[in-house]
Amino acid sequence: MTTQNKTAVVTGASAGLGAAYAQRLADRGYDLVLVARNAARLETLAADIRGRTGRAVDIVAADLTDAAQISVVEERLRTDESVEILVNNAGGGLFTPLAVSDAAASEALINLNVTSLTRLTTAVLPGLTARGRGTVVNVSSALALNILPVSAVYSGTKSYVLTFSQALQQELAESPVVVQAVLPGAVRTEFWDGSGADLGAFPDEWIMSADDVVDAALAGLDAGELVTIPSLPQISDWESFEKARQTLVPNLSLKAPADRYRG
Ligand SMILES: NC(=O)C1=CN([C@@H]2O[C@H](COP(=O)(O)OP(=O)(O)OC[C@H]3O[C@@H](n4cnc5c(N)ncnc54)[C@H](OP(=O)(O)O)[C@@H]3O)[C@@H](O)[C@H]2O)C=CC1
Ligand SMILES: N[C@@H](C=O)C(=O)O
Repeated sequence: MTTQNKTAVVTGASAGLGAAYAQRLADRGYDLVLVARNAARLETLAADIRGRTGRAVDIVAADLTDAAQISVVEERLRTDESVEILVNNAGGGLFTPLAVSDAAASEALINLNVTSLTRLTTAVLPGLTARGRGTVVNVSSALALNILPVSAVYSGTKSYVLTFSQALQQELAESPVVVQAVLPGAVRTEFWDGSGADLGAFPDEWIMSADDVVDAALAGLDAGELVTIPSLPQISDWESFEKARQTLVPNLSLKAPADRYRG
């Protein structure tokens, strides 16, 4: 497909952060491809955005943990030359100690939060790099950094999203294609329903609205941030954390064990 239009593909667009991304990206002039399982909700949102902005909005009803269904989205990402932004937002949460958790539920979470994001990024990247422009936004979580006893699997998936994004940023250092990782704290969405954690138990000051998260994330993107933590007052705190990690690097692989391990 050859077109002058620019398209944003948003996964998990039927609710929460994904629906907010869809609205904001349409406001910025993007046509949309909205992906989630619930076709009726996607169509309602699409009709609202078409009516409000006049943008073209397609929906793809797909379970991203299903091999046949994700392949439809991958094909669109590979072949639609108008795609300029992929927002890998679809994700779920599970907050239970691993010892009492269900292995199949953990596997499903990893499939959604990790495998589908990896597959969709892999599908879109060759086209973006060939066209010499574009953006991949990967929605991670503050829980990639704030690691809790009940978040072994969830924090693991979101740490993956962060480090995957940071590695891609290095891979694309010479390319105009941008990869941003977004690390929201608690957001008032349906994410918490059935997650094992009660959003109602959190102080109100901890909870951001989906609109505020997305506005902050897009402002961070506009400012050239590769990692955006919407609630973090000082970006220098993230930069210090990242610098501390990098100071480890020269000593992470040496021939000799450290002195403290030698008798
Ligand atoms: N809410 C929060 O506090 C935080 C959320 N995040 C992250 O933000 C992202 C969005 O979460 P949020 O908006 O809060 O959650 P919501 O539960 O509100 O929305 C999740 C979206 O993902 C879609 N989705 C879920 N499972 C699948 C699937 N198997 N295949 C395709 N789509 C699916 C849902 O649609 P449908 O059911 O129609 O498929 C829905 O559109 C997630 O990655 C989450 O981890 C990060 C930090 C904090
Ligand atoms: N980021 C949120 C969940 O993913 C949280 O901080 O609670």
